Amino acid sequence: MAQANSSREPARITVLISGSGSNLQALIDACNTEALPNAKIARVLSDRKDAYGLKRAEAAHIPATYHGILPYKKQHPDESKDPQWQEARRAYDADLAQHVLADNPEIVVCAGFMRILSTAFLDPVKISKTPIINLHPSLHGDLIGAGCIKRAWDEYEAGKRTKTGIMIHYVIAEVDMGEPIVQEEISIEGCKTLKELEERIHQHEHGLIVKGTKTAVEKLERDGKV
Ligand SMILES: Nc1nc2c(c(=O)[nH]1)N[C@@H](CN(C=O)c1ccc(C(=O)N[C@@H](CCC(=O)O)C(=O)O)cc1)CN2
Ligand SMILES: NCC(=O)N[C@@H]1O[C@H](COP(=O)([O-])[O-])[C@@H](O)[C@H]1O
Repeated sequence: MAQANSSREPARITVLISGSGSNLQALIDACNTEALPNAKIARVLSDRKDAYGLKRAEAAHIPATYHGILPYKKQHPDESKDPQWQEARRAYDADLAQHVLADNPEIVVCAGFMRILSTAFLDPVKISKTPIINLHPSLHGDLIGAGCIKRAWDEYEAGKRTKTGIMIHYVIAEVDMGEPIVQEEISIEGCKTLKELEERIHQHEHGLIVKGTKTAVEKLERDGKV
């Protein structure tokens, strides 16, 4: 186990969110404890103005930024029939990358960030050699994309599975297919409702996101990048 390098400056973490931010809160609470030593959250960015995670950041005196997609869709009205809004998405992502890189973080953590990141974001961040990691409520290669907890529940109810899982993985262009950092299998058995499965998964996620972030920071230390 790599010893935390307490002589170094705290590793700066930028967190992307879209919702409640309970996983962000787990990271906030873990910073500068044995769970996540010598780390600080430089900024929280959300694509949704009403994300409660922005209030969690403000309460922790962490810079919080809302970066919404609507102005970019208004600049590309011709794409309104394209559900992917590709040009609007790319313009949004290019600006998101600039917002992130302005803080010069050592790592970016997607903690319930519900937008697919295009290469307009991934490429500039990769050039800056800043890893991006993501929390995903499925084991690697099992369920992909949004709504995985519901899909696991539906398959459980159909008798097609008894387990699911969660993982922290590196983010690449292919959604949810980046190299896993840490994973945890979770039994669905005993859950009577989807809500009970969601609650079980959330409880496990809060520990895994801290463990996965610490592991990724330790790799940066070993590679001499922090
Ligand atoms: N290029 C990548 N981008 C993102 C990844 C990734 O691995 N590669 N992980 C996601 C997080 N995520 C699953 O873990 C995920 C989030 C959202 C979606 C999605 O389909 N989003 C839709 C919009 C949905 C909505 O607005 O409710 C979209 O972007 O069109 C898929 C996977 C973070 N990004
Ligand atoms: N595909 C990505 C995805 O589904 N992410 C999920 O968003 C939630 C965020 O919760 P939070 O806002 O309370 O941290 C988490 O359950 C996470 O697994």
